[in-house]
Amino acid sequence: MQSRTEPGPAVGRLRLLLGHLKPNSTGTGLTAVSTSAQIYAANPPDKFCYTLDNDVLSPEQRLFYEENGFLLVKNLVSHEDLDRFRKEFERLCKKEVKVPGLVIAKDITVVKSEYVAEESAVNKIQDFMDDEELFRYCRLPQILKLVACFTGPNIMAMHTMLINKPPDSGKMTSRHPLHQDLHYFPFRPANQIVCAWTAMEHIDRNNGCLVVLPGTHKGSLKKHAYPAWEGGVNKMYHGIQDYDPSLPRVHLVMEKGDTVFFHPLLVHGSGMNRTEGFRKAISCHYASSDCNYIDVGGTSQENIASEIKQIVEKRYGEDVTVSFKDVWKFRSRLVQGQRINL
Ligand SMILES: CCCCCCCCCCCCCC(=O)SCCNC(=O)CCNC(=O)[C@H](O)C(C)(C)COP(=O)(O)OP(=O)(O)OC[C@H]1O[C@@H](n2cnc3c(N)ncnc32)[C@H](O)[C@@H]1OP(=O)(O)O
Ligand SMILES: Nc1ncnc2c1ncn2[C@@H]1O[C@H](COP(=O)(O)OP(=O)(O)OP(=O)(O)O)[C@@H](O)[C@H]1O
Ligand SMILES: O=C(O)CCC(=O)C(=O)O
Ligand SMILES: [Fe+2]
Ligand SMILES: [Mg+2]
Repeated sequence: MQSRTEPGPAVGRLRLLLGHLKPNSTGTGLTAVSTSAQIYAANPPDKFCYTLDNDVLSPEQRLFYEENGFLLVKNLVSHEDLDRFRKEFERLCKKEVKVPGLVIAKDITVVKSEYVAEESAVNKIQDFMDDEELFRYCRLPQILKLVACFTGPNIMAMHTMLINKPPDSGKMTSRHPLHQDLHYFPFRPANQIVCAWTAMEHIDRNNGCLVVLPGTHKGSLKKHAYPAWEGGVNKMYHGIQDYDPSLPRVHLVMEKGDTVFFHPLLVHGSGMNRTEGFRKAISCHYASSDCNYIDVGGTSQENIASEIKQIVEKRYGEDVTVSFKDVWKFRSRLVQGQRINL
């Protein structure tokens, strides 16, 4: 009987399962090399609680997500689409197009320094739900087909980002501390939320790949705060304060178009960018529209809720009172099925 909480066996299975998978010829996913019966026999699942019953995911993929809290699918987004997203990103940086609601965030080191040329100042673009070109990413049918395995058929795009991790200034501010995305989200249940994150180029440890702690999606939401980094930390880059440093970390090396789907409780972060280039990835957090908003008052999420409230007040004026929930209502957009609660 396998423990559901011990990271050791989960990582062991990760290697085992990766050994069973190879990109398929159509390039749209993973193909099982050994039979699912063999894998089930070796790893009997207690009960599926992180994935839904359908025949989109192979049994291997399903088991992998259940155990590890993420699933990497090779070559899911075409280079053509990614090149178009990159072009649109450049146009936004050059201010050739302006999109209401869209946030162009800069790296903390850049904010504190002299003038820096437009695109190289940009750390990420957030909230591109009203940019029809970038939002095509959130609607890609091959992504939605997989997202529905976690959320079910009624799907909202809740949070959108194009991350342009800059070459590190030497202060290590290009790192993203280990965190759980659920810390930012006032809606539940967590199992009906999933992030899709697509590499827009080759990403490895040199330019700061995603780092995940397999199996941590089975734990609870941890307390987050700013890490005590000497060189400074980007706004809202909260991290888990007391994570167990002995937990095994997996560095996700990805090629252009590879996409990782991950659970909002999965502990993850990304390393510093040691190259001269800007490491690009595009992502969307999806949730079932059946999810419900929760009141985060009195919980560990209070700190991020009040920080976001302050940012909104600063941007729109102090007389504008919006709740944490309203911020999310306003930024989210339906991509499939019916809008129910969110
Ligand atoms: C409607 C909005 C709602 C947002 C909801 C978000 C939900 C998030 C959910 C995430 C879930 C997923 C999980 C995740 O994604 S985790 C990481 C999430 N973090 C972000 O996505 C950060 C996104 N950035 C922004 O929102 C903006 O760029 C901010 C708010 C940072 C600035 O805004 P704006 O660009 O308009 O800037 P401004 O020129 O008017 O300057 C204003 C002040 O801010 C200072 N400053 C600027 N840059 C930085 C920096 N990098 N570090 C520190 N401080 C910074 C600047 O010095 C100035 O301060 P002062 O000189 O006045 O003292
Ligand atoms: N003190 C810390 N507090 C919170 N998160 C941290 C801390 N130190 C590192 N991290 C984060 O932990 C993750 C894993 O770090 P790790 O050192 O394993 O890899 P890396 O920094 O991505 O790669 P490399 O060490 O090859 O540069 C990264 O997301 C990093 O930002
Ligand atoms: O692209 C990255 O570096 C990870 C970003 C991330 O995890 C986040 O913004 O929540
Ligand atoms: Fe994240
Ligand atoms: Mg490191």
